Amino acid sequence: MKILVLNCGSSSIKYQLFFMEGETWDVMAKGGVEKIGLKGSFLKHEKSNGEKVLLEGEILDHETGIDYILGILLSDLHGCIKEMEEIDAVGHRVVHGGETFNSSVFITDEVISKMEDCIDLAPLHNPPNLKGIRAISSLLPNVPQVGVFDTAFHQTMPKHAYMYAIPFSLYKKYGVRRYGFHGTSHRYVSKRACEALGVDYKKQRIISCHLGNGASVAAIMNGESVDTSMGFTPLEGLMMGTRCGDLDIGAATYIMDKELIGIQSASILFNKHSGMLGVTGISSDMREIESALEKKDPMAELGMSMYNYRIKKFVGSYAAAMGGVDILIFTGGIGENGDLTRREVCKGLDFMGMVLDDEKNTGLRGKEMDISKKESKCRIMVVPTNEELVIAVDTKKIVTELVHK
Ligand SMILES: Nc1ncnc2c1ncn2[C@@H]1O[C@H](COP(=O)(O)OP(=O)(O)O)[C@@H](O)[C@H]1O
Ligand SMILES: CC(=O)OP(=O)(O)O
Ligand SMILES: [Mg+2]
Repeated sequence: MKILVLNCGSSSIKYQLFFMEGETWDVMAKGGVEKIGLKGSFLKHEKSNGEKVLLEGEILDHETGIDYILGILLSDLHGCIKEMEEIDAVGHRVVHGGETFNSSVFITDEVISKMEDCIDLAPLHNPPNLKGIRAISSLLPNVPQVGVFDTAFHQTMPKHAYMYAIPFSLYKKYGVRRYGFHGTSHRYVSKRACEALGVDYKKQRIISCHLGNGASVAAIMNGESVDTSMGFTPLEGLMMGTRCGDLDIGAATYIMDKELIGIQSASILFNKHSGMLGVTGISSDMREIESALEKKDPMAELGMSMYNYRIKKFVGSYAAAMGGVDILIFTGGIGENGDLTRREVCKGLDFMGMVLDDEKNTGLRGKEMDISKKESKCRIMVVPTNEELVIAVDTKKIVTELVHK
């Protein structure tokens, strides 16, 4: 079965084409379209042999972006399929599923309309996800599509963890509550860590730190998410590349008052101009922060220490929530590559039975490994995430069930 996975962001589309047979899978090609609707848009494509192709073009919208992707997958020179009909199904990342979706679903018109109801809850993420679905419906009308939600894994959180201390009527009226995101990643790395360690997933207390451009921590107990740092929107919790994370609402309204800015501008300020970029004024990209740290840039030092401290606070609070922790996981671009962040988060946590092996940690980039010392009561793992694979597996399962119905 050939399954195309699409992760449509506001200005980008990441994709992977999987060949799946039984329990095995191969990546036939992968890549991304970037800067959609902007000057200098391009497609980066990687073949299964690792060869990379760059295609520049006028990619004005998501439908054109997907056209480019299908075009290169079909091309004589760089492609890996002969005709469009070889694609058996398409799986989409959908960021916000509200309370409606607690697992992946086959996409119908009714499902699309429920997804539309969630647009207000994730205005930066859901509209491009829906654009991807509509583009496929028009380019490949007969191909089944599946939606895999970031929020679904966190639907097991207990009420006391997901409710905000605001009038209950606002939850009833608008669904204002914690939803949590990156669930596909937290689900994948937590299961994978248990497989690698040879322990029962249903009997572990796990803290999973997904540290990418967006970042969140999840507490996973006996195989279920019981708390997570992102909230109603992907803005709450950790300090991120450009998002502020936790912030006193009093500070937000004070800034809006003093700077004379409205809701729209405030949303841009806290989502796009804050976080690491806002504090350091250097970049939202951790690699550039690391270069500045080598030159002892004081703002990079401040940003980095704030970033790491926030994560450590969540690790402590989730250990308390679960009555201990058996596995701590680092994933996402920074979790997988940032040895400094991993070291600083674990520093001083030996009182909780967490002892990092500095030698194993230092220099470890993008590879699965247990980086805790033997005497550590808690295993500390680096697990590269693979959201696209989870989406492909769910898509195959749902489409296969449908065929056999
Ligand atoms: N070798 C590295 N060292 C430190 N940080 C890295 C490295 N490679 C990637 N990153 C960081 O990972 C972050 C992006 O993570 P990623 O999971 O790819 O994000 P997303 O999928 O949310 O776009 C960036 O801040 C980037 O600098
Ligand atoms: C939900 C979210 O924050 O996603 P991303 O990390 O892709 O921005
Ligand atoms: Mg990501």
